[in-house]
Amino acid sequence: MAFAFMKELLVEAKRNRYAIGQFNINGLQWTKAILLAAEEEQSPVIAAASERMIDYLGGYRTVVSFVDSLINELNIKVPVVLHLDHGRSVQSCFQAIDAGFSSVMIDGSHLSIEENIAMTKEVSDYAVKFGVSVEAEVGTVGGTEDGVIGGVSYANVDECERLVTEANIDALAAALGSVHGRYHGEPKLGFKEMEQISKVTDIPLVLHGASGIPSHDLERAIQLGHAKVNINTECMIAWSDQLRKQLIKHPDAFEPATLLTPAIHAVQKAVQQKLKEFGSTHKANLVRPKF
Ligand SMILES: O=C(O)C[C@@H](O)[C@H](O)C(=O)COP(=O)(O)O
Ligand SMILES: [Zn+2]
Repeated sequence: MAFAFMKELLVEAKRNRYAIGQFNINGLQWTKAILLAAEEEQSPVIAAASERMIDYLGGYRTVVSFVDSLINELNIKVPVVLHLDHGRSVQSCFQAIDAGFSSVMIDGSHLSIEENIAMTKEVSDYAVKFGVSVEAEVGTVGGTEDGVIGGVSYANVDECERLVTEANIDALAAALGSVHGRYHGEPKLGFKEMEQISKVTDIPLVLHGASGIPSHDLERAIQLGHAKVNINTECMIAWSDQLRKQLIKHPDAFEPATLLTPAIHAVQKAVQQKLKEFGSTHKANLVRPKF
């Protein structure tokens, strides 16, 4: 398997004040767009499959094999992490690790901090045996998580510190005002809390719900310790806008490649734009660890 370790990439990114982009996989062609974008920008990248999408994508092993095959067939040389996003249970994280993912997120943010720590620790105790990185979450990112509409609730600093020290994680997703999906109004990130959590925990932070956050806020979040930034909605909007245009332009077309190729190119363009914003272009050579 040719996947990179997430932990080392994030540590290096944090040290040099840039972030690694996580882009969600919404199919094989979509993955190709993410990989080609990263190679074009000479940037490390995190390709992520959300647990809610695993069945749609054909299962854990299918995801591992098509991402791995694309890396080889397309001759992708930049570091690529294959990450399970928003893993809902210990069992699903184990399944992803067993299938060959190089990184997992266990999302116990809806549980009490004791339950969240216990569940996360079970995953990190297992993951460490395989060199797999672990991300965990405290607080609630607003918007739609797993189809459930939720409000923003800021992460508690003491809980963040406990999760990091007691569950031995590699990256922390601390809810700090970002929202999954489209923003209604201006995003209001808690920069004061961000600074405090970053200082206390001293590990790379992860920004979920980063679509729609203005560049200057993203830049500030990266300077304050975010080394992983998650984007899905912006790519999905780029894809669907382009697909709609194509359907209108070619009302009689029915071949998938004709209808979908421009939309996939739009995803690649969106990913490249984000990699530039995150400052990770031309950083592929800094760390090249392989899983
Ligand atoms: O949509 C998913 O299943 C994945 C997202 O939750 C991802 O983890 C993320 O945070 C991206 O947020 P978005 O850019 O607001 O879609
Ligand atoms: Zn998320």
